[in-house]
Amino acid sequence: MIEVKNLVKKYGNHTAINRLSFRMEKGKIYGFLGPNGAGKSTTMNIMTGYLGATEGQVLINGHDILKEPEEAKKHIGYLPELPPLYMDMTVSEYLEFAAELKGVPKEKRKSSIEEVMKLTKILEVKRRLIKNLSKGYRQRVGLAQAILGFPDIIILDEPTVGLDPKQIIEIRELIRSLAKKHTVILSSHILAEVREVCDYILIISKGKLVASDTPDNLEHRMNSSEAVEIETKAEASRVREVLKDIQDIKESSVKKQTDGITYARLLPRDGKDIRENVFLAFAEQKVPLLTLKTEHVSLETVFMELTQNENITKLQEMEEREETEYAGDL
Ligand SMILES: Nc1ncnc2c1ncn2[C@@H]1O[C@H](COP(=O)(O)OP(=O)(O)OP(=O)(O)O)[C@@H](O)[C@H]1O
Repeated sequence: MIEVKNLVKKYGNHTAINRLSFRMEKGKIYGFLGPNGAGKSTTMNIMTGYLGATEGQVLINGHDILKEPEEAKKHIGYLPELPPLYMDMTVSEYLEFAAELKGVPKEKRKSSIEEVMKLTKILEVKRRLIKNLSKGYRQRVGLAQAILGFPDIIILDEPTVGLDPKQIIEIRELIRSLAKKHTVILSSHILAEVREVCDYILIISKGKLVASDTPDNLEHRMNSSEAVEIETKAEASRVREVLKDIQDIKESSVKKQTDGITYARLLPRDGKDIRENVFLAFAEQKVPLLTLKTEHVSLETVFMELTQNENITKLQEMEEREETEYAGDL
């Protein structure tokens, strides 16, 4: 189990990590998500003992990474964003060296190295010099090094960067298979990857934890204040008239779609379900409702909502203003 308590990291005057706290349980895949510069690599480097924190504590299976680094590091395999590979070694030599450093017992080294090479599909390049390998193969050698000795906790910083789509699928499958026995933590910019692979997501923005939940719950949380979208066979002014009398609509935007068809997006008050009222109001006024659906909030939207900066917000607002004619509060 990993416990991160009140972690702070300052680079000069710049606070890269700002009072970050979380726990990670055994046997799950955790995704670390955040925009560029959010503090993912810094956090991972502190968790693995590569970097000291300004304040706070990291406990790996109860061992403080700063006070008992040897004991704590025994439980961790780490693939940093830039794997520290020795370019003039062959793949076998490098893994041999890594196994020795990690204290894998001598009699088990050969079989352990064979096993990780098989898992990461690098057996065919084992006699090649690392400097002559493609980026994708180098990444897999880094991954082989991280899982060597099969530590309880495997931490992977952007594990699929530089891989081709086929290799990405293979590495994701490997990550999933590792989670049967190990806790896996991975950072990624790729939402689809995190969505697909991880049981739990931690979203960080500007060094702070802004959300931590399962992918489904994150989407569900946003969906609880679901907007309703409708298409009607009426002019915009007529649609606004009908909407005026419907209770629990906090805000609406109405837009002419094509001749005689109007689209509207309705935001309910206090997360209320307004679909029935909307349907009945339009039926009563004999205004045909062509579609009525709740807008599904994707993980992408959740991510943007939680991490967006002012520029993005402004850009979206501008785009919306161009497209939409607001009816304002009803
Ligand atoms: N050695 C350093 N000296 C000064 N500032 C640093 C240093 N390393 C990181 N930073 C700053 O700390 C913040 C967090 O950086 P970090 O690399 O942890 O983010 P990240 O989420 O991993 O980003 P990316 O996805 O781009 O790798 C950034 O603002 C970055 O510029």
